[in-house]
Amino acid sequence: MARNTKSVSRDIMKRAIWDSFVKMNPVILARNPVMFVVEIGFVITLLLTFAPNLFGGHYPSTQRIYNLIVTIILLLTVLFGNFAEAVAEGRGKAQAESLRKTKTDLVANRRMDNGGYEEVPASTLHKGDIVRVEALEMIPADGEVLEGLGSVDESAITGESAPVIRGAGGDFSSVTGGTKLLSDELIIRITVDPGESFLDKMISLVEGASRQKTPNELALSVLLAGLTLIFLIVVVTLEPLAHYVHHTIDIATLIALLVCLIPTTIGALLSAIGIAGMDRVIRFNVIAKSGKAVEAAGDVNTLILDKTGTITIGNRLASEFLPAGDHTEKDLIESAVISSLFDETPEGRSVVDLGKEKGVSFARERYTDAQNVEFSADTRMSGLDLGDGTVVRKGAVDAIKKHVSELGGTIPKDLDEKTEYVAKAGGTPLAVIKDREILGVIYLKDIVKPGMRERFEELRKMGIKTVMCTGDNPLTAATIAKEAGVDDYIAEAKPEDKMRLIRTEQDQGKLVAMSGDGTNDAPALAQADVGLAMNTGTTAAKEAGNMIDLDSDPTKLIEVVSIGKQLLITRGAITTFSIANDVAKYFAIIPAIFMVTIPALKVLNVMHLTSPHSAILSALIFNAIIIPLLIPLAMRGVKYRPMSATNMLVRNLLIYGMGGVIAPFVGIKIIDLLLTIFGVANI
Ligand SMILES: Nc1ncnc2c1ncn2[C@@H]1O[C@H](COP(=O)(O)OP(=O)(O)OP(=O)(O)O)[C@@H](O)[C@H]1O
Ligand SMILES: [K+]
Ligand SMILES: [Mg+2]
Repeated sequence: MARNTKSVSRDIMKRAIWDSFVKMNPVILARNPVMFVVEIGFVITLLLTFAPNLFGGHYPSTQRIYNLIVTIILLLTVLFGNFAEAVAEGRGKAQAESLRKTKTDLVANRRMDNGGYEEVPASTLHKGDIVRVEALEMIPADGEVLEGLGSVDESAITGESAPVIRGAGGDFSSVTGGTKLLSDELIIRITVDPGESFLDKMISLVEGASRQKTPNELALSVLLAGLTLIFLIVVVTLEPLAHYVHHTIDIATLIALLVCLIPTTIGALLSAIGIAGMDRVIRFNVIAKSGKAVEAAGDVNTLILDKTGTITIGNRLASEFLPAGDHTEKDLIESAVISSLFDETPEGRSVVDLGKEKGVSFARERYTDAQNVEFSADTRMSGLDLGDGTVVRKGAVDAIKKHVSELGGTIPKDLDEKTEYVAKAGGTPLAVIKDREILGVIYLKDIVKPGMRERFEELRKMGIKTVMCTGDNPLTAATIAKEAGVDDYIAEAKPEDKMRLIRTEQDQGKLVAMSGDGTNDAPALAQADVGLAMNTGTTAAKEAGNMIDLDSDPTKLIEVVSIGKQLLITRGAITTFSIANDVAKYFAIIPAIFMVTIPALKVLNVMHLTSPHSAILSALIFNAIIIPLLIPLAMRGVKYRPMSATNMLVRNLLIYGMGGVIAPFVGIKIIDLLLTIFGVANI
């Protein structure tokens, strides 16, 4: 997606203004009860502008002008609210359009039954179709690479200009429709049916078509509707009350009063805040599958992070061979290299490379009769079964020890010492065996990413617990955990342990976030409240998670949590401000309305507003313009500093609650002065 970090463009503005009128449609507006009430009020005052005595009474001719002014302000109030939502939607709509353009002219070379290829529109591709993509062609649809290895420019989707390598097998085999193959040739099996592609999903996501109210938004909407109803009753009962003291309040004033009191500010900005939150996540190159996922991120209590590649740089490279027992370095290196000949993981490749540096290398061709045993997170070992029956393995020390004991072999006395040496330095020790003999240890070096300690410190301030989950041994885990400053860790973890950890936390009522890429992460990604899948990961992982990171940076989980928190805080702050505002308005204008008939109320009229009408109009104008004034805040989000939820609540109550009480008094007074200067105050 073209990353548009610039502020809202002129085109988006123009369209948003147009959309503000389109959204006047009562059928659309009815979804927002607060603003719908304002629209109904607008229609009634419009009628009263033409026929001031429509509902009885004998009003002077100036009443028309007053009614007209109220009508105009009510119209603006609704338009401002619509505009807020339209601006928030604008960026997404523009993105959707450019994505759609990418999609329409994709073509594919589809394999026919006879093995030849035919050119077809990409939109006709189905799950299971095989396509061929050559250098500089676009990848027609989402799929998995069956053959070949090439570099792919994914900037159309991720906005990231650096090309990425995609090839058959492993965790880097998935490709996305709409991206461009830069070199070589790929044979791809399509994994989606028309309309279900990543591009399709992204289009509907960014344009908000699939946006539904989140549970929190629904709850808040109900509260706002309830408040609206209460104030409706308050205002309706005010009329007979006024009658009792021989004071008549005209209908336009009652409507204006109602609109001032109901929570129009948050009612107008609520959906814009939600959309802007989603948008902020997208600008971080993370696709959230739902608004609910973003909200959940804001409520997260526990963050589960992998060690390798998330907390550490993850380029685990072999840096030393440490023989154990009476085995020579040469024996160790030979077996280590043989065990890694067909191991395509970075760890495996680095063992072969270090071996070569030390003068030990073997041609793969010599081992065509050997059986490759791939690394798996379950066995935590990898290696070869040679044609002559020799078995070589390398792997996590505890896994190898267990394996050797089962075979009845012995464990060299100095193995633990070598292992400790590596682990205490934060490295990963891999033990190497040939048949039943442990030959020694490979030292895989890895270091903690810079700045991790500070980030965990921030998370702690937010009250979020971080747990590092690693397949590595306890000592390495402890060293890295201490260095990085995570709260807790589990070592020698298998994929199902991660799942168990998530469940335990959830059983205590905690919300859990994690990131993952492999197929064996899929169940945990699905179980977590926030599952951030890496874009380079397997299809299963991407389906299971409720967010996808297009840059495949697992640490981004930390940012996602911050964005979620900011969304919740922004919504809370504007709600507080809105309701505090409404209460303040009540005390600012009620005395002004009654001061003519009940002179005793004059004492309460601390504001010294010019006239009852001026008081009402000032409050109504203030009520309207506060909406556009708060749009930037709603879009940008309340500035957020890591602190505990309680401190945050106190702080926000002070700023937005107190601010919300004071602002109307100041604002209304200023507007009243202006109205007086322009001679409108006494109509
Ligand atoms: N290519 C490999 N061959 C043999 N053993 C390996 C290989 N890669 C890793 N191991 C061993 O298996 C353990 C688990 O590796 P894995 O990459 O699954 O860790 P993990 O569970 O993802 O945790 P983390 O990534 O935080 O280390 C490693 O700690 C290491 O001891
Ligand atoms: K209001
Ligand atoms: Mg790993």
